[in-house]
Formats: sequence, structure tokens, C-alpha cells
Amino acid sequence: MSGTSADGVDAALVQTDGEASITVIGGLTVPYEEDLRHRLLEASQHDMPTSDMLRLEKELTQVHADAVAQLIKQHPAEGKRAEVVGFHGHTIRHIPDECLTCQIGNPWQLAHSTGLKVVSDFRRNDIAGGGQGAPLAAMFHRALFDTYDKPLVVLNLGGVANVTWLGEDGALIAGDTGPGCGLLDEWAQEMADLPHDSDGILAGAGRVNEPLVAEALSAPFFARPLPKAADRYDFDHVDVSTLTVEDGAATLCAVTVRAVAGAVARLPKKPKTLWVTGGGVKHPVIMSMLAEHFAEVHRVEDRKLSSETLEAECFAWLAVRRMRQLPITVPETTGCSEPLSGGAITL
Ligand SMILES: Nc1ncnc2c1ncn2[C@@H]1O[C@H](COP(=O)(O)OP(=O)(O)OP(=O)(O)O)[C@@H](O)[C@H]1O
Ligand SMILES: CC(=O)N[C@H]1[C@@H]2OC[C@@H](O2)[C@@H](O)[C@@H]1O[C@H](C)C(=O)O
Repeated sequence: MSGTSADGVDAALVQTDGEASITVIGGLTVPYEEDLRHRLLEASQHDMPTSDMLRLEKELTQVHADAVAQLIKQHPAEGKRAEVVGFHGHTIRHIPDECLTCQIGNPWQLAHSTGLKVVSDFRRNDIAGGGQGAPLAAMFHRALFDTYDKPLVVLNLGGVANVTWLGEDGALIAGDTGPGCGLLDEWAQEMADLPHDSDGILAGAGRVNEPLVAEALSAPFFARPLPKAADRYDFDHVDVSTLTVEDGAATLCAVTVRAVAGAVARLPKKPKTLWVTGGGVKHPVIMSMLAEHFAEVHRVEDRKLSSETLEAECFAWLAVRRMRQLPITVPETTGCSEPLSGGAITL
């Protein structure tokens, strides 16, 4: 999995039936070199010449192949028994309202490098079937949190933020809520030359500008009910450029958290617990702002799950579901018209 933050490839080795049986054997992250990260972010925002895009795809795929090789080397006995790689690739466009999405990554190259079957292109069947193409993690969250006290919400704080609401009797609703840490990353890079607001050092010293939060959240996206999905760059209208670096960071955290709270408030029942995953769990200001809106907030680590590799585990699980012809999306998770399988198999 290469998430929208473009910080690297997360990989996980998982033994699963694509249903309730999920055993995570190991996981790791291979960070991108600065130049590759820069070109991925560039390609995600601007049209890129085709040959440059193909070079980018080839290099990106090679990092994924290296991640698989490292993981198998770390766990040789289980690694030898690996059957399939779930390969999300990297999203460079997501425009569900036009039925468009694009994840780059060459499954043939990965299949040759690893000697394994590859499942890729997870989102386009959902889009073709009337869905938003994201989020895809909802059914995995349901499988993981099946025995927990409901209703609950799983919140992923990556570049974009997405939630899965789980009710009693297996009910689920999912969707993207708005920005995750993406806007904050850009702000930290532009204003402080930092890759991100590490440990909340900027936001922790700032004050929230309420009028700017209200203005940011007045965009039509935030009024739409779940399920809905967004591109990482759909929130460029959020403008804190008049503020100091610290106040801007605090205000961006508030935008992320209020958007989550607003989306969850419109769900059928208040969650008892919010389980948080993704890199945002390491941001203390975001976490303490969440605690102002939700009675119980936990990192997924509190239940021995990994916020770093949960999405990678999800795509392993989804790959197995694809091999078994099981659905990966339902109308409540993406708005697709019927439960749909997804993913292309490269033998
Ligand atoms: N120590 C830290 N302090 C504050 N924030 C952090 C820290 N470590 C990571 N982050 C945040 O987490 C982000 C990465 O999160 P993650 O890897 O879950 O995103 P992603 O998977 O790329 O995104 P998406 O889920 O949208 O695809 C970083 O860009 C940064 O904003
Ligand atoms: C189009 C796309 O890549 N969307 C990502 C992004 O990052 C978080 C959020 O937006 C989520 O909808 C999705 O990723 C996760 C893995 C998902 O599909 O569940």
C-alpha cells in the first residue's frame, strides 16, 4: 500500500481466508527516497508527460517489490507459503463524480519480481458499478472489530481521513470525512521546511482560528452524507495563509477533527468508542481535539493492531477476497449499486 501521504510503501504478511480469520505475521515500511516522493506528489497534483509517468510507475513498483522481498526475508517460513500480493498502487487521481480514478503501479512487473500472483486495480470496478471507489477498508474494519462493543467508529487519519461506522448486527456505513494530515503536511513543508508536524510541535503552540475553520467546512463536500470519497487535493480551498505557522497548524487540525465529528454526528447512532489508525495517531493535538468530541478515543494499538500497517493488511485481505470472488464493497461503504467484487488478477 502506498498511501496519499506518499511517505513510503507499507507492507504486511497476513494469513487470512478473506473473512474472519486474520493473522498478521509481520509488517514493515520502506520509505520513499526524497526525489521519488517529490515526483509522486507532483504527479498527484499536475498532469505529467506520459514517459515520465511510466518511469515513475516503474520505480514505484520496484519499491513495492523490494518491500515484499524484505518482508519474506524477515519471515522466511511463512513467506515461502505466500500465495498472492494485494497491490493497491499509488492514487494519483480520484474524481468519483466523473467516474474516474487512477492508481499507478505495474502488476506484471511486481508479479515477475516476486514470482507471486498479484491483485491490483481494486477501485475501478466499484466506480464502474456506481460507487465512489473508496474507502475500501470498511469491510476489513468490520472483520477486525467484529467482537468489539458497538456502535463504534474506526477512523483512519492518513493524507485523507475516512471512517467506518459499525452498528449492532453487522450494520456498517463508511466514507471519507475530509482532510486527514495532508493539509497539515503541506503547511509544515511550506512554512517550516518540515516533512510533517512531527509530534504536533507546530499545532501544539498555536491557537485555532474559528472563522477560518467555519469557512473551510462550508464547502459542499462536508454537507454530503456518507458514503462519499475525496481526492487528496480536494481540500485546497482551505486557506490559513493569513495565520502564523503555529496558528495555521492548529486551525488545520481543527478542520480535520470537526469534519470527522460532523460526519459521525449524522450517523444512525453515536459510537461508544472511536478507534483511530493511520499516521495521525501520532499527532497529539489531533488526538486531544478528538477527545473533546468523542467519549472514548483509542489508538488501534490499544488492541494490539498496527496503525502503520493496517491499510497494507487490508489490501492483503482484499486480495484474498478477490481470489475467492467475494465482494469488497457494498452500497453502504461506497454507494455502489450492489455488492461488488474488485481487483484485477495478474497470474
Ligand atoms: N510523529 C508524528 N507526528 C505527527 N504526525 C505524524 C507523525 N508520524 C506520522 N504522522 C502523520 O501521518 C502521516 C502519514 O500517515 P499514513 O501513513 O497513515 O498516511 P497514508 O496511508 O499515506 O494516507 P492515506 O490513508 O490517505 O492513504 C504523515 O504524513 C504525517 O502527517
Ligand atoms: C482514492 C484513494 O486512494 N483513497 C484513499 C485515501 O486515503 C484515505 C482515504 O482517502 C480512503 O478513502 C482511501 O484509502 C483507504 C485505504 C481505503 O480505501 O479505505
